[in-house]
Amino acid sequence: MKINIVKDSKAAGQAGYELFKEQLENGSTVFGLATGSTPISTYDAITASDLDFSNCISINLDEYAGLPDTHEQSYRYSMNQHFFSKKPFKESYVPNGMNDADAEIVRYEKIIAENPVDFQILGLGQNGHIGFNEPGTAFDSRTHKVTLTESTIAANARFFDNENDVPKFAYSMGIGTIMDAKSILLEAFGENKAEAVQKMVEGPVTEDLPASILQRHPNVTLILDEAAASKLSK
Ligand SMILES: N[C@@H]1[C@@H](O)[C@H](O)[C@@H](COP(=O)(O)O)O[C@@H]1O
Repeated sequence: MKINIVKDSKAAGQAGYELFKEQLENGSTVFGLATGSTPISTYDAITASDLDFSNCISINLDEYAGLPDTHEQSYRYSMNQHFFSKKPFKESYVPNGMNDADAEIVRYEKIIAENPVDFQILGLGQNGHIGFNEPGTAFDSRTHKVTLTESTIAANARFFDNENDVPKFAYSMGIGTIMDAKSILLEAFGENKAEAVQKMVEGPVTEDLPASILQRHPNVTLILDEAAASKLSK
């Protein structure tokens, strides 16, 4: 793993942008994208730039089950707002949270099989989840329907009027799906991610900490702020 520790989220955005640019220059055409607050500074830098990715495809990691794309907290809505409405890809795929799970899982895996991800951007859950793959998810999992843990529901409640409004299920690329990406960037900021970062980088590779699998991926870059990196031993 390459580890890049930056001062703040603005510097992280610039560093994330540089990696995206390098990928484009090296011929990458399929970009895996994440939601959550973490990658927004990178998306801001990319969409404000003059980079041309109008012939590229984006594929998002996950979506809440049961939220229509018009719901402000749906990941499709968030991606439209923070990225696609500012600067579009040729095609942008996000799981459809309103579709029946079995059909949606098949549809989404087919999209990924037809468009293998060159560069995947990830955030990190406080419990070490990537996408919506909660602790205990099999490392060889493919796109699946997920039951969200209490801790993830609590962590995401800040975006909803009340905790009961947070969906209980989501559709997410599996860990096996994510690991198929040729290159991966994971960003994590803040003290509340420090423990998950330490375990991801220095702990055992275990399904109890989904992001620890990244130790086995040949091409991973981490962009961390100082708080998120604060529990690393070196
Ligand atoms: N499903 C998303 C993840 O894809 C995201 O990485 C994580 C961290 O979110 P944030 O970046 O807002 O801390 O939370 C959510 O649960």
